[in-house]
Amino acid sequence: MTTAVDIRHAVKRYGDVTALHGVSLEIADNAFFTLLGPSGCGKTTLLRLIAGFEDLTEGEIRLFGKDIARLAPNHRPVNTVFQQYALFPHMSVIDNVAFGLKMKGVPPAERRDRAGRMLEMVHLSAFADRLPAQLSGGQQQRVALARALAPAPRVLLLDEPLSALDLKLRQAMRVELKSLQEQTGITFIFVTHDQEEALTMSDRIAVMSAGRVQQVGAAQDIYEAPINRFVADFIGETNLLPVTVGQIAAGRAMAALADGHQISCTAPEGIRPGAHHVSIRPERLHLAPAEGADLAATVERVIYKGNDLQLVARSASGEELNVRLPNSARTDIPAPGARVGLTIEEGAARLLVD
Ligand SMILES: Nc1ncnc2c1ncn2[C@@H]1O[C@H](COP(=O)(O)OP(=O)(O)OP(=O)(O)O)[C@@H](O)[C@H]1O
Repeated sequence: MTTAVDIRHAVKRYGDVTALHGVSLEIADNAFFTLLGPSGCGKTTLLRLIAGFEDLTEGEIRLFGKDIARLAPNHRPVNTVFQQYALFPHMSVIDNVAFGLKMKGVPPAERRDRAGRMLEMVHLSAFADRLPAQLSGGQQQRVALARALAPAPRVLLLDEPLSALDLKLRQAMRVELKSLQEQTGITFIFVTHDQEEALTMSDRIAVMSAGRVQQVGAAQDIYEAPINRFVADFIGETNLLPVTVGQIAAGRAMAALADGHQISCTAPEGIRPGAHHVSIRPERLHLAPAEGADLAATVERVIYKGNDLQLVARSASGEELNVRLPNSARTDIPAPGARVGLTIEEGAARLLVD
């Protein structure tokens, strides 16, 4: 497997502000890789360092094995798509797409040919002669993509490119982006704070917080096996409950909830007995007769969400518990005030380090 981008202990300081505290990441060639994290965690800074718009304070970035510190942005085999598409307003769509090729000195006939093929790829051939203002937001973003792909960069950096679009369009564009990456074989590095976007498109995701990488893995790894409390809370929805852990053996532990119930949990390496949090996803809690259930709670409200329902309950010790129920169960839902039992699916309770 070839490594496209190798980031080694990247530190970036802006005066007193440290935006990145020693980030190391290996991004494989031909992958859809996502940098995911809340606002201010350093995602854009990392992208700008790869593009060459900023200089590293410490560390090293290699592109296909070559240190790029001394390489000007226009000499890196990299292109960027921004949130604001920044198309040239007085140029036709096809001229916008061909622009990067012109800068590279590609002859006119080949330029038009390649730009035409790029427009075909983003399904906009019929719009080649329009001006950007005559296109919808989604179409403009597809032109920006075609323009960034036309010079055949080896790495495409995408900085929240879908955030200006409405929800339906964003969902459609996710599928299109993923398919564009697969068709071209170009390494995509995609920045977003939207976890659903990251989960649907990425081969691998780096979850970032406060200038550090918290976890790197496939969507399923970070959703099913979050490494710490931040990742469990940031990715999807979860119940985070305080527990006291006693014995730990062979990756499993018994933990006492505040109401005295004992539950069996998976335990990450290195965790010690004491006070911790356990994460249980709402879809892995199930209603059960109160007798013999893992948890006891009182129903507070049921929220109808279309394809499923969210049941909000409270444990005897005051913890809120969220349970996801399939829409098909809607005729059978206990009413607010009802006492219910909840069982935890095997392996669904995960102890977390802070
Ligand atoms: N030019 C700058 N000067 C000073 N501080 C900066 C500069 N650029 C970024 N920062 C700071 O570095 C940190 C990381 O910023 P960055 O833009 O990389 O975050 P982000 O995760 O991309 O956030 P967002 O999703 O809001 O764009 C923030 O605390 C930010 O205020």
